[in-house]
Amino acid sequence: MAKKPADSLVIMTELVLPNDTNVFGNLMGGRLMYWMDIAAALAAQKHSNAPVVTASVDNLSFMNSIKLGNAVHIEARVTRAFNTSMEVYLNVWGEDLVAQNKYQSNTAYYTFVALDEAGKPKAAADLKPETEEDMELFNGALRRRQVRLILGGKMKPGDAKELKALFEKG
Ligand SMILES: CC(=O)SCCNC(=O)CCNC(=O)[C@H](O)C(C)(C)COP(=O)(O)OP(=O)(O)OC[C@H]1O[C@@H](n2cnc3c(N)ncnc32)[C@H](O)[C@@H]1OP(=O)(O)O
Repeated sequence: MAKKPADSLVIMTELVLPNDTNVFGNLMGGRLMYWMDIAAALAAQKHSNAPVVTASVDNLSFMNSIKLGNAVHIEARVTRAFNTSMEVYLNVWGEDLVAQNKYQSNTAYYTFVALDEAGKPKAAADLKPETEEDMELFNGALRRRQVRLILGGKMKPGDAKELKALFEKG
């Protein structure tokens, strides 16, 4: 049975403590990526009701550093399921609860593969987009998949029809 993006929604909140920071008192990127991986894996598991592994992470750019003592919020949801793999969209923002200020940290796409009892890739449920934003993420997911499979050496550029069509449109 098809699932909605909202069915896989995960919102994780962490407090940035001294052990999470670099010498400038900002959250370390590696610690943030670890939390993002957990939040995204939970979203993929909610969608597939199966154990999952991280297959790939798209390029990550950190827009604003998150300060010691601030909260970090990570929102994750599945944007599209292919066969055994699922794309998860993450939106990350920081919050200074004293100054009552929220700021964007980064966004990212992670790809997970659902596994069966033998640890082999297993089909995940289809995803049915509901809102306009869901639909936009769903449509873009096919092109993003083609980019990451080409970069990962798993697809020939000539087979990426949707990606090619995007460049031809100009
Ligand atoms: C080193 C680490 O700790 S990495 C972090 C933790 N992650 C892991 O340990 C995962 C290690 N990797 C694996 O187990 C395997 O490579 C898997 C499960 C990701 C893929 O297994 P494969 O034997 O390549 O399986 P297969 O070629 O059938 O692909 C399975 C799915 O993975 C997808 N996939 C494979 N490589 C990639 C990639 N680089 N990016 C995105 N999706 C990928 C395929 O497109 C396919 O999806 P689909 O069924 O929806 O079309």
